[in-house]
Amino acid sequence: MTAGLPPDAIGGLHEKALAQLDPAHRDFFEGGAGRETALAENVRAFGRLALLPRVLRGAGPPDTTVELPGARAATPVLVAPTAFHRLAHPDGERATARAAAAAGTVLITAMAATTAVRDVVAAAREVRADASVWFQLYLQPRADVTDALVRRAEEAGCTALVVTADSPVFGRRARDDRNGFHDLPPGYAAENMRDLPGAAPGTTLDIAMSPALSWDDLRRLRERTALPVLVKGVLHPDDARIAIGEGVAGLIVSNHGGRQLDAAPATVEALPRIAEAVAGRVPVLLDGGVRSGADVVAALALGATAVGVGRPVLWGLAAEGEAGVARVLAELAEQTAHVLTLCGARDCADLDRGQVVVRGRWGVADR
Ligand SMILES: Cc1cc2nc3c(=O)[nH]c(=O)nc-3n(C[C@H](O)[C@H](O)[C@H](O)COP(=O)(O)O)c2cc1C
Ligand SMILES: O=C(O)C(=O)c1ccccc1
Repeated sequence: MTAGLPPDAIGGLHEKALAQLDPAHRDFFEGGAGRETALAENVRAFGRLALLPRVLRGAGPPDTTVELPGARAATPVLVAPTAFHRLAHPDGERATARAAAAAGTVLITAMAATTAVRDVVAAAREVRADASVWFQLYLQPRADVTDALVRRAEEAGCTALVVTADSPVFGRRARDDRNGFHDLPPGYAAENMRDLPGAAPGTTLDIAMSPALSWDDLRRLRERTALPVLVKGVLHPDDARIAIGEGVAGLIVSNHGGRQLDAAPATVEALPRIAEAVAGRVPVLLDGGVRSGADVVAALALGATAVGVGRPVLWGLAAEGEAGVARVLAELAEQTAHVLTLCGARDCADLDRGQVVVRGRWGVADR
């Protein structure tokens, strides 16, 4: 932090969260895979970008709403799926859901949530009757388990499914290994995993990851649900093309917040090529390293329809519960509207790739 300047709202909540969290839980939330290169690069890559504003466009105040599969959001900043919210705050996912609903944005609730999806959706709908919650899913090697989870998400009222595809195995996370943190402590459970086929009544099944999963499994899922299906964790343009051929409703460019393949690139660096391959056929979302309105606008200009934030939401939750998440989301939404205005944009789509330049590399030498 720069000496003499007060911390910004998100930075202040980050510091407060770090001071309050149990050290092993803090490391679980903060950490990444391997040498944490992808984790750091997600943030650094945004820092290397600058925005070229357009002037005198008569744009007026920007309309920040975005249309998404199964949702309309008041801001292009969504809540990315993260596990175990009750380790951050006793109110857990209910608090996150209420804050996301109040902000008019989409919560992608995790399969590894510590609150059952029906309770998460109910909490969001208490605040806003038309709140949108999407369900993040790891396709399970047992198809009957996947089917039961999908039925739960549908019955709860989720309006889309997000299949996380970047986890054929769990990433290697040195901090968790050092802390021996590999399971939820007693008293907490992955509530969505309770009473599934193959589990004894009342017990929870472990979330399985499998390198044997293929596009065939995704096709099978699509045949069994009417919900739109987005694929999360796409970084290769060829996978974006295949996904579209499979009929997905959207893509999320993500490296899992640097928690899976540490050699993965920063997500904002992967975005332009994905956007080019997709060519507007489905919405492209991005998560990883988004920490400011300028980051959001850079991603929108490079072809994203919206972005997700993971850790900043956990900082707000750990520091101040529902009010903290609300502060993080309000701050990012306000900053985004402000930067859009400064850039002369009418709305989130009124930006183009030429408005993003790489610091130190743009200018005379490029001509
Ligand atoms: C503590 C933590 C838990 C996460 N759990 C999940 C998960 O269960 N499913 C999933 O698809 N992604 C998970 N993610 C990845 C996020 O959805 C998202 O890709 C990432 O956090 C975005 O990066 P950011 O934290 O820099 O915003 C998790 C991330 C964190 C930090
Ligand atoms: O930690 C994660 O990134 C994650 O995706 C996860 C998945 C299953 C259980 C716990 C965490």
